[in-house]
Amino acid sequence: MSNLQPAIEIDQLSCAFRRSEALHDITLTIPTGCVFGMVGLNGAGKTTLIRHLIGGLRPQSGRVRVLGEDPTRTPESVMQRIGYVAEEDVLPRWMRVGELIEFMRALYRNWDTHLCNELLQQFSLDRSAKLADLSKGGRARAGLLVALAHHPALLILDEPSYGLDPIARQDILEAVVRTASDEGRTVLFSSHLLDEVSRVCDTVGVIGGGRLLEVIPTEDLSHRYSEVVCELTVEERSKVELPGFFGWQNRGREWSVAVDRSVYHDEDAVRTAIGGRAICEIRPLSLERWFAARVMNQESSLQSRFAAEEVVA
Ligand SMILES: Nc1ncnc2c1ncn2[C@@H]1O[C@H](COP(=O)(O)OP(=O)(O)OP(=O)(O)O)[C@@H](O)[C@H]1O
Repeated sequence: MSNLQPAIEIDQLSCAFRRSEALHDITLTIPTGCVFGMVGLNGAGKTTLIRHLIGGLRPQSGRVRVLGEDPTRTPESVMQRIGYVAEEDVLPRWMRVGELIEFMRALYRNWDTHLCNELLQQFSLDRSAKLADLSKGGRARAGLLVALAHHPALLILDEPSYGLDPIARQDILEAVVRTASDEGRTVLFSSHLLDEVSRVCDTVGVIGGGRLLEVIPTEDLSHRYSEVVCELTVEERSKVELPGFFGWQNRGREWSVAVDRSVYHDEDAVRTAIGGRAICEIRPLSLERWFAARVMNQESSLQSRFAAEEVVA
């Protein structure tokens, strides 16, 4: 597997819309066969990143390779090998499901009629139904069907579950798992829904303010970080601004913080760092808490930077 060319290679990609920076110096490699979850708050830059992967945006600086090719130079060849489900409901509503299928079948060389029929059944879609008359979940399933039926080497799903009921979401997750179980296929899945990401993704990346804050295999999360709960006064808390502690949250005097275990190996090291105060609990860091801690850390470092820039100005 390691000898295979990566599915996605992004090198120092930055992008600004007018003067507002949407992506800042993103470097990311997604190996072939990986199910990669990209998480971030609204406006973090997820869709902008995906638009670079499908050739919708040309890098202003940096470099993007998808399945070994530059998606803006050879868009036809790249798109033949990608299945893409957009964040918005973009299917032409005047078409019937059968017409959409015929249209897509003509576009994709690897279209698999047998798989298409299987998915029609699995998603309870009727060829004669007009897309305009389907529910949001029905249209999402139709979009997923045409993204899957040509056996894409890379499946890209931009917030596919947004606004869908749990059953439609389950269909999407099953499609992700099914695609990933085919040897050599890769999935990039962007979502707000961390429970879904943790269920299907083997690696997760968090993006905040256009920056890639961290990428970690999901199974490493609980070895790499702990959540420490302790009682501190505000003054005591302000003294614990140490590398390896991030994402402080409090309820009264009880504080919770994410701690990097590669910096603080054991409970004694943590206790010393918090000034010898008693620790109420140490538990594995959940994906939700890691995400919140990373994003909070990013926001507080941005605030300090802006404050420093204001002082200089
Ligand atoms: N075409 C555009 N013109 C101007 N600004 C844009 C454009 N597209 C995106 N942006 C800005 O770039 C930033 C990143 O947006 P993006 O849509 O990539 O975020 P996102 O993480 O996908 O958010 P969401 O989860 O809400 O979809 C935002 O500040 C957004 O307003």
